[in-house]
Amino acid sequence: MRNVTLILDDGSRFSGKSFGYEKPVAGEVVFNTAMTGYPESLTDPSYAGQLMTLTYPLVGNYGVPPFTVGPNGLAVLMESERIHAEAIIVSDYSEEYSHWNAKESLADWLKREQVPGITGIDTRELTKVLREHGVMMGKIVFDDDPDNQPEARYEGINYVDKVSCKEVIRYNEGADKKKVVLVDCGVKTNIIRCLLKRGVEVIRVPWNYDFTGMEYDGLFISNGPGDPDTCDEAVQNIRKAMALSDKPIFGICMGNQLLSKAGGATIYKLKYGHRSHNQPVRMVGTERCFITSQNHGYAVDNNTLGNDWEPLFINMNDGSNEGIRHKFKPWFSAQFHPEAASGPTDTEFLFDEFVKLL
Ligand SMILES: NC(=O)CC[C@H](N)C(=O)O
Repeated sequence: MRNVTLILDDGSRFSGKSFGYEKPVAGEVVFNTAMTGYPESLTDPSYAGQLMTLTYPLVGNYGVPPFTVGPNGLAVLMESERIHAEAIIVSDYSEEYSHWNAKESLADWLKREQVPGITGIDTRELTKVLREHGVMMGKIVFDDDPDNQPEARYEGINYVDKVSCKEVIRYNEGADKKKVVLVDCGVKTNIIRCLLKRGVEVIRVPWNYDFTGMEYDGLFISNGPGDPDTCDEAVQNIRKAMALSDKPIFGICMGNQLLSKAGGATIYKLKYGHRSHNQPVRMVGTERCFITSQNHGYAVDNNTLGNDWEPLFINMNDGSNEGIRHKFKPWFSAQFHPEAASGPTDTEFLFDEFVKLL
């Protein structure tokens, strides 16, 4: 195993060994405290441009499931067609794996997809550094080679454009079906599965596609990577749709941020984001708390929501916004992931609420 060094922007260095593809990379270093779900997280397009640190120490022990495609041409077990994270950083990579549904090892998968993996890093110490300082850019360097050190930028890059579909794709077409336009900012497959399971037709459109002239019953805005301030074209289309009709709107994660922006709110960057399977959120106006799966680095500023909007969920750890709703119209969104995959499914009822409104 080759020696690798993770060098953070503040100069901190962490030494480990390579177990994935051998290629120097750079990106925003983020941490996820979930205990399981590396196949889903790695294929979540929202991780584009990021080096994913896992705090749970043992990784790889259940291998990787096969990549199979279902009846709608959608990945059955993964969240997209490929790995989107730039690299994975773990404490103790397990060479042996065992699971009834495992097809290959995490190392083989990473090598095939040309994504670096490093092991032997004290990921809890690394996480403490990130929590103190805030997320930082970092690079993974092989054999400490000073001539082969990539530079990276994350802020201001439109990653959504890199991962969104390039043309309109229709799923479950039918004249008698309710039609949902899905603005694809880097949609996780389980969001599409959750919609299809409820019998609707899904019309997946590129992130900046002007869908407002299409025939549809409801609008869905997906999750996606990077800075929501780079997605102004999507915000303009959502605004146009809101001005044209009162059709239901539901957004998830980036979708919450873009809907909020369309409603006039502003977004800020969290110090180190929320990435885990146990983020508690309270539904505003109730004492109901839900445990949610999350992956985001930006948040909606509650104080900038216009008069017609109100927070729908609030994070119980730090008080940040976890969703919004319009006071009079059927428009709402969640900053967390009701589709889970992976993570708790407590809030999947939000899909039922949306489909009921159509
Ligand atoms: N999962 C997402 O949609 C993330 C949204 C946005 N890229 C953020 O980091 O906050």
